[in-house]
Amino acid sequence: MSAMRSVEEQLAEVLAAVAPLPAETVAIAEAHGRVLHAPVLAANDIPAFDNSAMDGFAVRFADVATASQDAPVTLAVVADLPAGSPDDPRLAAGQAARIMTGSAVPADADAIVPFEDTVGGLADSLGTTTVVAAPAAAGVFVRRGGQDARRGDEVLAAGTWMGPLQCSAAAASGVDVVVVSRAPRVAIVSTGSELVEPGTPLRRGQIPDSNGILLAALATDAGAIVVHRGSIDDEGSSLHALLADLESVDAIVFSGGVSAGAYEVVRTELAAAMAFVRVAMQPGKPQGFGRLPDGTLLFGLPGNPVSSAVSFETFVRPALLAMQGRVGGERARIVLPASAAWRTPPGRRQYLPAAIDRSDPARWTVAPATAGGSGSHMAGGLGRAEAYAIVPADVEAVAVGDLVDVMLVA
Ligand SMILES: Nc1nc2c(c(=O)[nH]1)N[C@H]1C(S)=C(S)[C@@H](COP(=O)(O)OP(=O)(O)OC[C@H]3O[C@@H](n4cnc5c(N)ncnc54)[C@H](O)[C@@H]3O)O[C@H]1N2
Ligand code: MOO
Repeated sequence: MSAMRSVEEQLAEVLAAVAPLPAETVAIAEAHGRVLHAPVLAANDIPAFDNSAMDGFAVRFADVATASQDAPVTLAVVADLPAGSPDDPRLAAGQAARIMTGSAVPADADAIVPFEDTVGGLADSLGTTTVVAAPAAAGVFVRRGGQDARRGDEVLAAGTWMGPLQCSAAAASGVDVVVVSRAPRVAIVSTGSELVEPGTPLRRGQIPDSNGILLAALATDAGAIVVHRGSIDDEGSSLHALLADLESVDAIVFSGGVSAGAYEVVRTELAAAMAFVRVAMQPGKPQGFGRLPDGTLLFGLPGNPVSSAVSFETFVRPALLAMQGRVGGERARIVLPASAAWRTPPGRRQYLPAAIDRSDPARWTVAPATAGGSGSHMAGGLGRAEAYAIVPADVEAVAVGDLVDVMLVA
């Protein structure tokens, strides 16, 4: 039997086959979850203009530089500036404008006095206001236009994933559309004559198709559009009928039918397009990967539920991110002490579904998500996992207190 491939070798083969997807323009309100194909350049300054950081009075600093409880300074309030006001009232010496947070600061003012530093509140302040504490310096509580970004500055780089914070930054910079990579179109195909839709009463031998749900959700989280999800039996005719039906997909993710059994439909029917190899990982040893003549990527993931989940993380997710040109999308990794002991398979890197105990914020610990074993069939225990503990191939056991690499996936 041929030697096992390393995870890195298999991933390199997958990534070498990935072609970047073309760009498309979407409205900023539709950009959440997409990856920027082109940088976002600010269409306006942020802040857009000099504006007040406080509710209070726009003043000429020189007028109030010596104000104190013992030497209060009374100013004439000659204008009122609610947020959104386009006014720029002239202020002569001894004059102030009442101003609200976010309102444009008059050109003649160079400091803001919060109303707490005046006698009385805002309500009765439209005639005069008496300042009882001097601003620390000229410019205080004035938020300068362009302080955060200038029109034309790069606010977000190409390759950025548009999370809520990134979408808001683009919106604040005044753009209405962004150029993103087209979302990968993915088909999720479970194989196995034992599979039924979740919730269907099971006769002996049948199980719910949980991988379809799993892989569709993982693909969606990776930015893909799932254009098809379904299961097929182990007949080659079913697989070919499905392939003929699928239109313009970028990747097909099969689960099951890739190992050594007598009914391995993916392996037998797609032998010309895919290579089936053994990878030195547990779970996830049998892997199939290839391309259709039109470039569609074909992933053949092992059918055991934990094997499918780990294989997606290891090979499919990186490919979907690379198609979108995403920069820095790798899962976060941390090192944590183990709070339980477990055994690991010799000669294969282990990816163990794991739970993290966060009860002591200064000392998180990690343990297997499934008590009583790390079997790749533990589809229920997977629900308690929020991470994978990754143990090198040359380690045979993890002891309590050992430091373990942990990949966060939740
Ligand atoms: N003689 C050998 N047998 C097996 C080997 C081997 O090297 N020699 N490898 C084992 C390993 S490791 C794995 S992993 C599995 C991979 O098998 P397949 O990818 O061919 O998957 P199936 O045989 O179709 O199914 C395996 C297992 O997973 C369940 N399954 C399949 N699809 C789904 C689904 N959509 N939802 C939930 N569960 C699913 C299926 O019922 C089986 O229990 O092969 C080992 N065997
Ligand atoms: O590799 Mo299988 O994926 O060990 O369960």
